[in-house]
Amino acid sequence: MPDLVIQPSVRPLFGSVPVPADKSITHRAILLAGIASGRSRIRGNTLGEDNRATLGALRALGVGVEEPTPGELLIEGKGLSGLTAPAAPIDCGNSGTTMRLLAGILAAQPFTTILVGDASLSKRPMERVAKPLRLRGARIEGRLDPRRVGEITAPLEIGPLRPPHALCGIEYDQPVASAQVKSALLLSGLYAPDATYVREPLVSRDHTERMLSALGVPIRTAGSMVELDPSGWSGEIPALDLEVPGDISAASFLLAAAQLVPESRVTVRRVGWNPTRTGIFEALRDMDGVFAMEAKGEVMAEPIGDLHASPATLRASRIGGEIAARSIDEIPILCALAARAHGVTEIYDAAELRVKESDRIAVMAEVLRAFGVRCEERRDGMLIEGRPDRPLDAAGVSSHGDHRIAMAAAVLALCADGPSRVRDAACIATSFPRFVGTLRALGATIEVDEGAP
Ligand SMILES: O=C(O)C1=C[C@@H](OP(=O)(O)O)[C@@H](O)[C@H](O)C1
Ligand SMILES: C=C(OP(=O)(O)O)C(=O)O
Repeated sequence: MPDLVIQPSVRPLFGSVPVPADKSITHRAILLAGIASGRSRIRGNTLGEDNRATLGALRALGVGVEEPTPGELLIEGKGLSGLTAPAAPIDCGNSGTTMRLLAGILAAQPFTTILVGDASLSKRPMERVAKPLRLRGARIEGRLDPRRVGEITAPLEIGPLRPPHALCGIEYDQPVASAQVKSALLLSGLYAPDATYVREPLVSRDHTERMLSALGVPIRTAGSMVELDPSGWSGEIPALDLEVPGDISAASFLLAAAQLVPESRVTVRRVGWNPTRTGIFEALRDMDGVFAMEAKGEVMAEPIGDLHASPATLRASRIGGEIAARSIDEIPILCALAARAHGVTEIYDAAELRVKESDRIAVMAEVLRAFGVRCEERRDGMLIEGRPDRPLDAAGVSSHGDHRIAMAAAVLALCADGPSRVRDAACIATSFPRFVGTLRALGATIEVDEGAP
């Protein structure tokens, strides 16, 4: 597992760079292309390993996938009912989105599929998706979680749904805001003759709704309520032709680095800024962050544009509620920004972070302390005492195999008083394979130490 060795920044970060294709949109585009009718074309910058796990799953289900040029996927859709039984368990790697969204499609298949994942994914809660799918008639079983009563984890065994049975309609109130659960229900709803209604406590990312609607599936949203009513629908998803916007979650690390390194000027090109993902912008604005948005139109109902960022004198903020829900994957990098802001930042309503690729509250607290930042863990968040007036302490930290922690730590390291080390950094390829190259192109000095055991 390589380490990153990061030098404190001695010169501004400067330049205009792309980021990988939005991971959430790409998962959905790949899955829908697999059950569409005809050949889909999906273009987007550098696929991370999570998206590759979804591609691998489709191949295992009999879908033809080609990658004629880097950044271009051709997917031969099999239609809603054309998937075939996989020969072996499907490995979802580190990707929660792959496992949970796929569960929605597999719940309706006439064959059994087993979904497995890596050590981290095998600990993540799956009852949240299994329960509503069972309520609509699916067969889905997992391993009882010894740490949590009533919880299951992967491996998941899903199906078969034996004809003439079909999934039934459902009206479901999600206990937690989760786009993965909502999307699994909507995807399974494509196979149910009756309507699917889902309500969430707060609106989570709505890429599935936007994409389904753009593909002619009858779907309506009102606040945090979504309805998919297939009566009158052709039952066919047309092939997609889509250029996936850049990933706002990946862009956030660059946006943050530009806030922290004096005299920087960074542009991130063609970033998707769907309003259900822009909590990072609002949080950063509230911290007096400096950035501008240059709109460039829409792709498949997703707004995009260029982001221009420069250094800021940051002040502490309170990040919770709806903003936390709309920036859930950005909380680690917001913690890093809070470490350089004047005052005490409070993160709350973010208990979900405890069940991501790592316990992101505990692990981020460990990372902040290693850099000499005082913080206090809360059940659903953290208090962080900013230390903006002198460099952070150079540190050696572990990513705990979590890509977002590794990248947040690398950004903190730019503000340290000597070289810092981020151990176990291979995980960055989960979402941002060219992270190191991108930061180097902007002027940062980072080495990859492959020699680490
Ligand atoms: O639907 C998606 O693409 C995602 C939803 C979020 O997870 P939850 O649904 O668990 O909130 C997010 O953290 C994850 O990175 C991607
Ligand atoms: C939580 C994440 O992804 P997933 O749930 O798909 O593993 C993430 O990318 O931060």
